[in-house]
Amino acid sequence: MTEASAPILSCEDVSRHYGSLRAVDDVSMSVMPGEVLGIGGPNGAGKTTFFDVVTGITAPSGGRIIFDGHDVTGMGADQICHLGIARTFQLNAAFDHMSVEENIQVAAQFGRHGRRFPGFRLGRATRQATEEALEFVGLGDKRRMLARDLPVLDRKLLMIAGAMATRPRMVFLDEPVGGLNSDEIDHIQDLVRQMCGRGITIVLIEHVMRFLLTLSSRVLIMHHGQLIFEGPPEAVAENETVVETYLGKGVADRLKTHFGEAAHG
Ligand SMILES: Nc1ncnc2c1ncn2[C@@H]1O[C@H](COP(=O)(O)OP(=O)(O)OP(=O)(O)O)[C@@H](O)[C@H]1O
Repeated sequence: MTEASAPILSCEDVSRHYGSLRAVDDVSMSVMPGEVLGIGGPNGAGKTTFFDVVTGITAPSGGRIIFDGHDVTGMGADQICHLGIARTFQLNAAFDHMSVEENIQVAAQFGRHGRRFPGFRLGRATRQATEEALEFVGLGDKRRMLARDLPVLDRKLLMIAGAMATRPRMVFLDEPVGGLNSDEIDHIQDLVRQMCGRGITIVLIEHVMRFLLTLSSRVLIMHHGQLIFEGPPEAVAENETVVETYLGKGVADRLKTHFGEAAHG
């Protein structure tokens, strides 16, 4: 019998309070290497705050976060990135006045194993990581465009390229397909699959349920800072609490039909 591998990420009783608001309220969860873990839940449920705490954007009010054997609780985003966690943001996060290529170079230069202080020259490793990330997302032809001039899909791709340029072991994607049309959603879905194929563990937040449930091997639903559901994607629409607090009956019925059709070929 083979031994089950250890989680790549474990969160124990993690919380983040803003005054009396428990934005994240004692969340315990773990992620296994190679998983795609999807997180859903109503607006204001605490999903992004949870990402912020794990990726070092904001410090937790309590709890412990272990990544790959390192206690990363309260570490800064730069240190956490150096250990191998990268992320994208719900709203576009880029240096708007810099080109696509320069944005990715920054990620490659300061990301995993990257330097902490600016240098005068970009090393070979930085240039190579930049080229690979540009090619991965298909933004090579737009490398000289300023980030601020990119349309919405390309801005999402730029954030993914930046994350990939840090050579991550784990990537957190915050609403990677929000605002995209159906073909664009398929494109991002394909990229996430390719990231998995490269051995990267994924945690993603998304309101677009088709995307979330198709990609995820396991789903968590948050509400009022707490986990109200954990299970396989096909069980989400069957859960009464999730249907009542988040999906509504119409969406749940459509999802059940979708999974029913998928199961029957
Ligand atoms: N910096 C902050 N200061 C005060 N309150 C905050 C701050 N950041 C988030 N909150 C509050 O914490 C709660 C959780 O917000 P969060 O953005 O994590 O929710 P979410 O589940 O990601 O929502 P959405 O799906 O709309 O993105 C909300 O009530 C929000 O107003």
